[in-house]
Amino acid sequence: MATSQKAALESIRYEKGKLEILDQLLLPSKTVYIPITNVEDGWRAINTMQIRGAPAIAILGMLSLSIELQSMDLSGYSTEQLCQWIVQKCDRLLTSRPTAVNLRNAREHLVNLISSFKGESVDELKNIVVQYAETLLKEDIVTNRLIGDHGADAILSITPGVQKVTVLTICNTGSLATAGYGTALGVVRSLHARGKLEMVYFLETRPYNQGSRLTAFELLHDEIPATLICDSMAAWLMKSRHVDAIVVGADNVALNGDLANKVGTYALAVLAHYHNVPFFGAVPTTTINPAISNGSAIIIEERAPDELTVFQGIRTAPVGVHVWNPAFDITPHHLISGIITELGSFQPEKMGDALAIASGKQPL
Ligand SMILES: CSC[C@@H](O)[C@@H](O)C(=O)COP(=O)(O)O
Repeated sequence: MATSQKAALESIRYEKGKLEILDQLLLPSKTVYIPITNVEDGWRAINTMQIRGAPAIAILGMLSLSIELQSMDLSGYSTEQLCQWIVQKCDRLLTSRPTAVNLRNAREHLVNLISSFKGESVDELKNIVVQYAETLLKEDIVTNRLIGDHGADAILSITPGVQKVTVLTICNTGSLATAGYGTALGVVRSLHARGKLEMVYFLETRPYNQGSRLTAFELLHDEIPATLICDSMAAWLMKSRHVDAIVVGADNVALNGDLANKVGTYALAVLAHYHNVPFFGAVPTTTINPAISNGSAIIIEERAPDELTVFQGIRTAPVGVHVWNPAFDITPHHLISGIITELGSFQPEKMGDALAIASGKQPL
């Protein structure tokens, strides 16, 4: 199949003084970019899932802070006051969605940067924030390409002699969930670019349908051989057809490799174990949570019942039905064959090692 020459999908468009996001609530029927002018716009876009995906949430959060700062008159602020304002805005952003750790890690990083600021000018302080947010955006694509290549290597190394592999994924972990290319979907893209992908099956991903709405949109856009199945078909797919590997993204990875991802991921891992299919996580090191030793400490977001009872304005369940809508679940590390990062593939228990190597990188 010919490689697409189309422009890459962009979930976040940024230039100095201007920030827009692709409204993912309207996909796949409408492609509409909406302006983000301040932290409140960013908070709302993340909370309502106009933008989603752990890396994209962090990047948009930081860029919304940066764009607000760029438009502010800072003449009345001392550097201490501006520091306080930045921390307050970061803390506000953290209340938008609770599970993805990338935004929290970005907040920690930024607070460390501004706490060690010794200068006297508020403009210099502002520039630290602007530069940090811009670097996050730029670095994410580089990181994703590395994840894609390491992931393709890992999958091909366990399938010697297989001409083209078939993989399965869940949710949307592609350009729409990141600054571009994607994590688990980056692995798929990398396999495809090497001519090594037979087929990617992807789950519809109820209830928000990130798979059928967003991943389908991306895979069609890039002309990647892909087949949509609904979530309850995964077991039968593994039993009746062949799957070489499963690759998923994550929102929060504990130091022991327990991994929080879109609800349904745990079920996939259990099924993979039963059917002897290798199961990989694909994450930037910014998705590793240095503060928790295992997944039991990860907060699982519960979303509104109408995500289950109403689909695009049409009621699909009776009014009054009781609903439980956890947006994520936790896959225990013993079900995971490897966690692929921009630094390479790690045993799940070695997430601390990945972080130690990452912290030896040049600081942003
Ligand atoms: C590269 S995105 C990784 C995860 O954020 C993704 O798999 C996921 O679960 C997203 O959930 P969402 O609720 O759509 O934000």
